[in-house]
Parts: sequence; C-alpha cells; structure tokens
Amino acid sequence: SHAWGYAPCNGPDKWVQDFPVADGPRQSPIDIVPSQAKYDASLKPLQLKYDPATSKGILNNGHSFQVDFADDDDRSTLTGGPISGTYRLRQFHFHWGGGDDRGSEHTVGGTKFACELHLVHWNTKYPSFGDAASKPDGLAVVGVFLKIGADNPQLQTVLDALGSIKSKGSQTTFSKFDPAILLPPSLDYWTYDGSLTTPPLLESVTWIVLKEPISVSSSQMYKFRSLLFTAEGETPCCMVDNYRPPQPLKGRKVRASFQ
Ligand SMILES: COc1cccc(N2C=Cc3cc(S(N)(=O)=O)sc3S2(=O)=O)c1
Ligand SMILES: [Zn+2]
Repeated sequence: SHAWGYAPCNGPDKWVQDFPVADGPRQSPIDIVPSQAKYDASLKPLQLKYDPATSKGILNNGHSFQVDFADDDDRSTLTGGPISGTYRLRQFHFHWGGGDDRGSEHTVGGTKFACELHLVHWNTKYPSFGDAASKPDGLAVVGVFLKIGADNPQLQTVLDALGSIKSKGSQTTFSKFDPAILLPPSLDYWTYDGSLTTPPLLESVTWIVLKEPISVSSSQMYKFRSLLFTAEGETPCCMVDNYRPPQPLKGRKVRASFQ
C-alpha cells in the first residue's frame, strides 16, 4: 500500500485517509502555551531509572532512527510524575528538521526547536508493549527538546553510530548506553493526554514534555540529516522534516509540575 511518510504525497495531512484517528480528540503533538498550563501540586517528581545493560541496538526504521531496549524486566523504568504504576523503557528516537529553524513536534508558545527526543515507555499493568500501545493509559513518552547551541558530547555517541544505519532497515548493536545522560539537569515538565505522533496515531500516550532543553550544535544536526528515508538501492531521500505539526487541543488541559 501507499506507505505513510513525510512527503507532500504521503505526509501528515494525508494520514487521516488510512488512520481516521488522526482527527481524534487526543492527538499529538500540541503547541504548549506556558501561561495556559496549570501548576498541579499533586504531580510527583519524575523517576527515571535506566540500566545501560538494557540497551540493545540502533535501527533506521525509515521514519526515524531508534535505540531499542530490553524490556523483559524492570531494569529501565519510569515511575512517579503524572503516572501511576511502573512503565518500562522500550525505545527512544528523534524528530528533526531540514534546517535549524524547525524539527520539533511539540512547540512552546509557537516556538519550534531543531529536534525532539522521545523516550517511549509502556505500562507493565499490560502483558506486552503491543497490548499497552492500544490502551488509553498504555504508554508514557518523555519528550526532550534539543536547542541549537553548544556541541553535546553525550549525544555524540549516538550520532557516531548513524554512519552504519544510513538506509531504511539497517541496524547495528548499540550496547551499554545510558539514556539518562541525554536528560537535562531539571526534570520539570508539562503533561497532557495524547497520542503517538506517527501512524498508527494510537490515543494511548501520557505525554511528559520537559521544560528544559538540551543542546545540540548545528554541525551535529548534519549527522541526523545524513540518514536516508529510503532503503539501499532506492533513489536516496534524506531523512529530514520527520515531524508532525501541532494538532488541535480539543479542550484538553495541560498541567505543569512547576510554578
Ligand atoms: C502496536 O503498537 C505499536 C507497535 C510497534 C511500534 C509502535 N510504534 C509506532 C509509532 C510510534 C510513535 C511514537 S511517538 N513519536 O509518539 O513517540 S512511539 C511509537 S511506537 O510505539 O514505537 C506501535
Ligand atoms: Zn516520536
């Protein structure tokens, strides 16, 4: 079938044809308006406990690249924050632009960042990730903005692996990586009920978007843009602008963990 992507012929405006939930009541991303977000004192601090031994491999999936984690036990988990129970880290991936002026999915008061990191976790009250992905409280994704500035050495280890996964479907081992080194000093966050930002666009995500960005340099951004949407042997198409624009809030409330 006419697979989804980010080009004019198969991009975000076309996804509703194959995935009607694209026009649903809790779609992501959104524009976060700080003055409209209500401080909620009942929100707990985020607890992110990651074991580097759980990192497995790095894969170009044709839409982004992701680092996959072993999620057969509770070695790498998210607890606290707006969620109850224990969510296990499944993978992280990024969204970025063809230029430094765009690339993030969430925006803050209309401001776009160059890139956005998503750490995907699933609720262990369900038997599997695939099962959790279809439940309203099944997933929790931590979003981190990457702002153009100083070189980010912590990011470099990930970027150095991209040379070996240039084309769609390529993957390589990626072990002993601690995703916590990608987090900013402050874990202050905004949270709201949303969805996957790519097909199948399932409305199963509690979004936790960190207020503080991490840095990325312009030259590091070129490493992201060196990836291809296309597989080996196909006409090469640079992997850029793999972000969905903000979606209607439809009455949802965004809460802040900070004043
Ligand atoms: C049956 O559910 C499944 C099975 C396998 C993979 C996926 N996914 C697809 C898209 C997608 C988009 C994410 S984002 N950008 O909102 O963080 S996270 C994510 S996923 O859960 O890895 C869903
Ligand atoms: Zn994402």
